[in-house]
Amino acid sequence: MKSKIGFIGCGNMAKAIIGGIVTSGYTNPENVYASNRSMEKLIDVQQHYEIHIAENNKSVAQNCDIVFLSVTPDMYPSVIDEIKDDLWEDAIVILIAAGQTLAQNEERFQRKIKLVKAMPNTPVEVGEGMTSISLNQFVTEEEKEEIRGLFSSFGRVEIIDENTMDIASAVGGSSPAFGFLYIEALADAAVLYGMPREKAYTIAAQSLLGSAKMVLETGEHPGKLKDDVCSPGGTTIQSVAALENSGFRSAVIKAVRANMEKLGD
Ligand SMILES: NC(=O)C1=CN([C@@H]2O[C@H](COP(=O)(O)OP(=O)(O)OC[C@H]3O[C@@H](n4cnc5c(N)ncnc54)[C@H](OP(=O)(O)O)[C@@H]3O)[C@@H](O)[C@H]2O)C=CC1
Ligand SMILES: O=C(O)[C@@H]1CCC=N1
Repeated sequence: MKSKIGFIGCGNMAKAIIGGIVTSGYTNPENVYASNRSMEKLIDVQQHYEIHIAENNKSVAQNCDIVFLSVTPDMYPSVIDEIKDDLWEDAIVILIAAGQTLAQNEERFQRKIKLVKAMPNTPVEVGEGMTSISLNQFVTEEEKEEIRGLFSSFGRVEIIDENTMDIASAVGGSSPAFGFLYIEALADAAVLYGMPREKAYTIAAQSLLGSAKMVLETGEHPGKLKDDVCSPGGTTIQSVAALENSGFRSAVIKAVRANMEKLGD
């Protein structure tokens, strides 16, 4: 059983995962180490979750048997070069950067390294995350279950074919931003009609949360669930017609296409 969990790069996504594993009780904060280019974010995370601030990136590699590379994709080559000789023989490295592949990074380590490609999202911080994972051939069955357990402690996990990882990044990793935009837009409309903004956020967010839960728990087609809200001659179908007229569905597909194009750069 691997026990020390490290984060190299402690920005938004690392903070969310640290929040997820500590709040869920998956691990004690004393088993979590993080390093970052600047100190400010480390101090903030330590104040929130009482984890260890590591002296530098090498120190995370030396102390941990699960190491998250939570820097931006462009930093992967230099960070891997910096830590590759410090990692434990049996360490598992988790690549969370969008667009980074297992094969590309196996090459950078220049040895048989256990790698997991993971695409989480920020809702892991509140126990409602979605993480898609693929593992390389050096990760054992037992370790695979351990990694699944780690990500399950703060949300749902899907093991997917690595060749669908980019679309999982768009639809799972980026999509919370689309959801927040939608909630903000609904709240703007509510404010336009005189509702206090805070009340509008609650009503809009809980309605979206409930809708998502219905899709996951009833197994019904989303189109059927939408139809059930549209009373004949009622108000909802007027809104649905207006959304379709504004190209809502097509706007979402375009957003995902833009994401995929960026990943293909
Ligand atoms: N945000 C999200 O929702 C998701 C992000 N990801 C992935 O997570 C990764 C991080 O993204 P995100 O958290 O949004 O980005 P952030 O910019 O918030 O975090 C990246 C962190 O890495 C630090 N950093 C940069 N270079 C180094 C280095 N050489 N050594 C140590 N630390 C360094 C930065 O420090 P400083 O700012 O102090 O310079 C920063 O705090 C990306 O690869 C992204 O693709 C994946 C899924 C979802
Ligand atoms: O914006 C990004 O590049 C990352 C990947 C998925 C979510 N955030």
